[in-house]
Amino acid sequence: MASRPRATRPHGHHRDENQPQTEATARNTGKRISPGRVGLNMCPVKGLGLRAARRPGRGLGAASSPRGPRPGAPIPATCSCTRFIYYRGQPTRISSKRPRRSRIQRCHVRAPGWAHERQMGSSGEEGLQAQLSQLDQDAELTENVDADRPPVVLLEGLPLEGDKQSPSTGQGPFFYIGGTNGASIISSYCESKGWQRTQDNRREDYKLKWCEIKCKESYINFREGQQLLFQLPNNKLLTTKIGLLSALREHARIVNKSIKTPPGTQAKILKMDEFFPETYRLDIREERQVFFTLFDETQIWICKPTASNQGKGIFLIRTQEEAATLQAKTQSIEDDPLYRKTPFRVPQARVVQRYIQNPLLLEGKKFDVRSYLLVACAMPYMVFFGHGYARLTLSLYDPHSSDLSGHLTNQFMQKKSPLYVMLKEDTVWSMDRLNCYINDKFRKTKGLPRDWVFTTFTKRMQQIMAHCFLAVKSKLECKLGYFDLIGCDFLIDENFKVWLLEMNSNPALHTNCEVLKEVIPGVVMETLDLALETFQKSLRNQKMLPLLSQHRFVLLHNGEGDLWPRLGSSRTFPRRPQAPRSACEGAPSTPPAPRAADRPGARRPAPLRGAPGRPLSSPRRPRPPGPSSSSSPGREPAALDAERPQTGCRDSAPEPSPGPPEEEREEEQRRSSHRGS
Ligand SMILES: Nc1ncnc2c1ncn2[C@@H]1O[C@H](COP(=O)(O)OP(=O)(O)OP(=O)(O)O)[C@@H](O)[C@H]1O
Ligand SMILES: [Mg+2]
Ligand SMILES: [Mg+2]
Repeated sequence: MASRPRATRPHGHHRDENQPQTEATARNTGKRISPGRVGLNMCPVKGLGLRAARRPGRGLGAASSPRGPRPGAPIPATCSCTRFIYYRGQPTRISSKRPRRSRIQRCHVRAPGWAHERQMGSSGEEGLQAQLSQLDQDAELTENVDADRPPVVLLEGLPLEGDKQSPSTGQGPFFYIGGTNGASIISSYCESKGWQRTQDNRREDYKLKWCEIKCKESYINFREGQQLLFQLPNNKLLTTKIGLLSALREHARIVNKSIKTPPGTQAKILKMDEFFPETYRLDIREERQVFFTLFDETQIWICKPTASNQGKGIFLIRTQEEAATLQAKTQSIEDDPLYRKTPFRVPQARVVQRYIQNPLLLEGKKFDVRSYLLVACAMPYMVFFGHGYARLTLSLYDPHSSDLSGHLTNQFMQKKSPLYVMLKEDTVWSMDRLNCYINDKFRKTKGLPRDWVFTTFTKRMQQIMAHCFLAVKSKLECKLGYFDLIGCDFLIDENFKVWLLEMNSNPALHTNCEVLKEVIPGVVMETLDLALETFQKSLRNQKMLPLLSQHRFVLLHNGEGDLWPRLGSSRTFPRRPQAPRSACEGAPSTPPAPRAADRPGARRPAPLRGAPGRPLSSPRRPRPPGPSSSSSPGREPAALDAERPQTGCRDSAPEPSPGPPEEEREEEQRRSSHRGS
């Protein structure tokens, strides 16, 4: 439920957008820093395995036997917290090649039957990458499903845990792809594992289903612990404009209520108005009145439908006249008896958002940055950040222009231009190119740290994503086998302040530009790798870390510590019994200072140390409920997430759902279904 608008604004935004971003910056080492070198990472806290009691009831097969890690295997941290780590070391660029594996892989517990453990990072995969880059870009391939092909007897082809090959055909495992977004990459990935594509959406014995559009049946028939299903069923909490706005407001409300910052100290919690442009819902009468009252012609606003994408339905509001027209239209929709009788026909709810008029420009053009929030596993949550790319407009930015294509950086908007075919390579920049450009043009004049993109900016995006995830964490429907890749759009203003514009379900996975060919296949394959590896580990009650398949993604949240025995329902995230918060959970923590010793790159295995008095090889045991469960002596307050105070709310009394209101009906979801934005 959205907080009621006050006489002022629903959330106190800084009007002054000219504040330079005052993020902590990495030390200027003179070295190039790469994607993933700055990370929110897991805290090195005593492992607290809890999964034994919360396994799904079906398909557990081998998982039901109590298995501990191999003696001598490292015990990773398992508290559900995050922290900022500054990495230094060799760059790990986004490229089509996987970095070489580190030695840690060799001592990792292997689970037989899991293709990715052998194949990830292998030359086979590099071959696949090369093959993918040959694939036609936007046009997704029709699948090479060869029904008569004998089952491939490879390690890669072995069924997932608890799965049997189809008794009727002796084939499988099967995967289903709904829609075309990224289909060729997903399909190649699965086929490289010996899986077979099915075109039958109703088939229930699939192993992996990746659909653009969420369909109820998929979730009703989903076999938890046996299947992988792309998209969290209620990801709209993050991926609609109203959903995200409501979630952030609600989170802010709860945090404000529960966190008492001692006078004189600075709260470490992100404030919504520091990263999210001031926004109002037009579907709530009081709220739109606030907006229309405060509107004046000194500021531009952008009006967006809640659940659309690709810039559809977006327009700018600059004049009193335009505001009045919008006001009248919104009111008439509400008053229209036709809509009262047929509410499903009501046009999509909208928001108005303060338009960032002073964006940072690249060669005079506006741009935004697409990054990824990966929920590789929902039980426990394993959430990652991934770099994407920058999207530029074709034309030079002119704040006064009425041509939307200079204001909206979406590829979809740019594609409308006849110049697009010729200039499309200019509309997508790699993060490396962005970093070089900013180093060259702004480092000195703006006093930025070297590699601002891979240090301050990356850290800020991670912080914001972690914040958003925590805002909805307790409300997301999670089952073992759900996974999701969410596209997050960030805008940088000329003061290097970072704004989150929105989050997208089903992000575009097209590869119609060279940079996209470099970035997208890697993102999709690592998404699948991580989903498979975390799924398997969860099923087998193994520690999550180290993750063999983690290369470019950076761990934002490790939910192993969140899990408390799944007694009964598997529909929602299990909540721990209400218990006094431990000292380490009770207060916001300071992000730790940069640690030079931290390894570079996304892959960062947990420290090889056990909790005091606990051998490294000891199997993980469920913790007993009660206060002590969250205050084990081995925990390190310093390792807590800066966003952690939310945990105080997680277990608290019922919270109003931040989800979109009833206005956001399934109908809207369907209307807004898309090929990825
Ligand atoms: N508050 C804002 N200030 C300045 N520019 C904005 C703002 N909000 C959106 N934009 C511009 O408009 C574009 C489209 O907005 P947004 O991403 O919110 O809509 P969308 O229809 O969901 O697009 P998509 O899902 O394809 O990214 C953004 O990529 C950005 O260039
Ligand atoms: Mg969008
Ligand atoms: Mg967008």
